[in-house]
Amino acid sequence: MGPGGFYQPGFNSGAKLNLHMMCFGRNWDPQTKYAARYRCDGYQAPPVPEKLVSLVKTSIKDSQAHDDKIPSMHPDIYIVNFYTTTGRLGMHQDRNESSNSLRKGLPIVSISVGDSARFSYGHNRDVRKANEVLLESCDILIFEGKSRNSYHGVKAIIPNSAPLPLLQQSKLKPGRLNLTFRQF
Ligand SMILES: O=C(O)CCC(=O)C(=O)O
Ligand SMILES: [Fe+2]
Repeated sequence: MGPGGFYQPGFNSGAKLNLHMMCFGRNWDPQTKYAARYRCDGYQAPPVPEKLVSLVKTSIKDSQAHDDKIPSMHPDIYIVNFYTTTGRLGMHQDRNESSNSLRKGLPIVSISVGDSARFSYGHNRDVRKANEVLLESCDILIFEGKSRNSYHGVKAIIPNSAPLPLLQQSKLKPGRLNLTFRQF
């Protein structure tokens, strides 16, 4: 939580999101979307690490082996969310990327690390009508084509569900990291 690191983003109403976030490549924030070059605390987003760009491109290639309609993309935005065991994220669409990226349905690649999450997704904001899938550590989820516009959110984090070797080999605090890669 040092300078330029994770912070708790907020809405115009003053309410805060129930997670901490940091961005690489380009800053995104619920209030300024992608318009502000600098964060509210004055920091710019560091570049997207090259190793992660390769990882994302490989995961898209792997998925294209199963479905050749999945478009390729170059991740120039990388958003990291950290949820404590009481963290959550309301139902929303990811629609702030460029109209070109949205029109082409360029994939968003989402990687989960740490505790598992009850992830909801559906055709509208109503979480009661949503489907649910458990996202476990190392799961990779790709939103593309029609699913690129789906409503989704994190209903709950399952405490103490992270793999033990991960906790032993990292300084990960109880909770979940979610990494999303997008092309603006
Ligand atoms: O944490 C997740 O799995 C979802 C994150 C998300 O929807 C977002 O960052 O836009
Ligand atoms: Fe999202």
